[in-house]
Amino acid sequence: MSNPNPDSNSNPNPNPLRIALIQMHIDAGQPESNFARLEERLNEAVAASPQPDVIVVPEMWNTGYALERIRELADPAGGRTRAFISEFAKRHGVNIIAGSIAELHESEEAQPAKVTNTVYGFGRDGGQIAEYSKIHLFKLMDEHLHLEAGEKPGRFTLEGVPAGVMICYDIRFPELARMLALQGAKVLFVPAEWPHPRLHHWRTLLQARAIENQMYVVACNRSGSSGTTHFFGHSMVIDPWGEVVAEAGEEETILTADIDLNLADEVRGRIPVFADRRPSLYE
Ligand SMILES: NC(=O)CCC(=O)C(=O)O
Repeated sequence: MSNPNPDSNSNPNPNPLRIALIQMHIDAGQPESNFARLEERLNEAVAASPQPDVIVVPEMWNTGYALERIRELADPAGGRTRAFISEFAKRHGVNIIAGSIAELHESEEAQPAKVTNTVYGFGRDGGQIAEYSKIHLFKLMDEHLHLEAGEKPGRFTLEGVPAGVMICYDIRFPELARMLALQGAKVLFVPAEWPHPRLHHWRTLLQARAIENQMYVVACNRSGSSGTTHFFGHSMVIDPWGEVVAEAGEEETILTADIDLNLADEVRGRIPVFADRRPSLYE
């Protein structure tokens, strides 16, 4: 199919960037229905006018937290996900921060095969621009029993602008966001599956990461329930002043917001936190 937005590839640095966050239900242990649901939502997102520049998807959207069966459900080398997202991104000329998935890493040395909680980013031309596996596994949801932690921070470049990605529980570790900011990130993407009753943690931590690092935080949570765990949605976009510029409710939705990446430089210029740091005293 031809690209319905042919101009999108010829304008590599739009500012502001229109972001669409796909806050969706996820069926635990049902990759087929989750792929179908995501495809439907992606089609809805790109049908909007103006079309978004960047689409963001929640954490572990292919399998949910079906951790007991994660080895049989995980996507081998992320092959299916990468092909699907890359093709969609290219066809529509859109960037996609493709949430995270359970990725299976098969190798003769590592037995049993490892599974990571991994996010991929794809650019408008369908090329991969980001890959990050969750560094901090969340024991309260048994991740440490079934998943392998990542070892590398998620820095990447989006439309020529330094950006970062962290996954859900990672936002409780301010050092990681600070490191990405010190490496120049002006926007931090956070795919999540964050449940009740910790909505105040979610909001406060996201705002804190935005304020202290003077960067945009774009956080896409899932909605719906899995067994007795209820996910509250409340995906949000927070600007470098810490203002919530868009916030969803609890239901499935596509939340959109425009972000002006120059604002990060402006805020960093007005309150020069990075220049005023005294790392020799606390690092
Ligand atoms: N999926 C997660 O990492 C959940 C993190 C969470 O709920 C928290 O309170 O932290």
